[in-house]
Amino acid sequence: MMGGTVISLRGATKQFGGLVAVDNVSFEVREHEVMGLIGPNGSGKSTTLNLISGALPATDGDIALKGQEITGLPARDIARKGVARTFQLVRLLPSMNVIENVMAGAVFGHRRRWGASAERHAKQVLETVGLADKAKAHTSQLTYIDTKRVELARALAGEPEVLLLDEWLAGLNPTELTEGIDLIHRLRDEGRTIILVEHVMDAIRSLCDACVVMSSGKKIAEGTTDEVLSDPEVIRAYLGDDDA
Ligand SMILES: Nc1ncnc2c1ncn2[C@@H]1O[C@H](COP(=O)(O)OP(=O)(O)OP(=O)(O)O)[C@@H](O)[C@H]1O
Repeated sequence: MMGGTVISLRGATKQFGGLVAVDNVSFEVREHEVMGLIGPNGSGKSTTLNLISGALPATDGDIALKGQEITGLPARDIARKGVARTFQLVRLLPSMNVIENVMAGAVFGHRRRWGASAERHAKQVLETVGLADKAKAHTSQLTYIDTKRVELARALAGEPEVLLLDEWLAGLNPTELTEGIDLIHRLRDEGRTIILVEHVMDAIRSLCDACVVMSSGKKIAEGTTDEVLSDPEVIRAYLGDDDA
């Protein structure tokens, strides 16, 4: 069951010099919803996530978390308020082992935890992502999918209201992809609110309640996943991308 609005964008815009990477984009994400943010390469999906997480300041427009304006706040304040993310290129703290990386997420996340409480919680989250046996491993010893699991665990450790996943499934082999989709499915079943930037269509079909489609910075479609993926304009945008 969907709840109230958790994230809303109104006219969100980001310019890089003369390029309008995100052009007057508005949409809402409701509690317990998994929203797919999809579109061809360079259409502005990651930039949109960066505006929501505060990694980049918006040029114009408003972004709100549960009705509270977060536009222009520094990323750490937005994280505190309950927005956690993973990055397209995994970013772990190389001097720390697996559980320390995850504890960092608990300490700096939405629900602050310290010391033994952070460690207990980090262990639980490592169970969730299937890494309990690698808690003490150094991050340089991990396989690629395990580094992705650590990053996801770190985001979850802060008990965010909203989880932003930026191509979390990219670069996985077919077996890992199945594992990865199952893992996000479990998060979905827990009722988490997720915005998923993803190119893997099977994942979008099986995970997303709704999708927003971007092309050249603009929102060109939104609706249920089935509606959106059968929309001729959406299909055209993707085919155009393949031709380019
Ligand atoms: N920091 C930046 N400075 C200048 N231009 C940027 C910056 N970040 C992104 N862009 C440009 O903004 C546009 C949108 O990029 P963005 O990464 O948001 O697209 P995307 O839809 O996430 O693409 P992909 O699926 O390839 O990751 C692109 O033209 C990109 O080159």
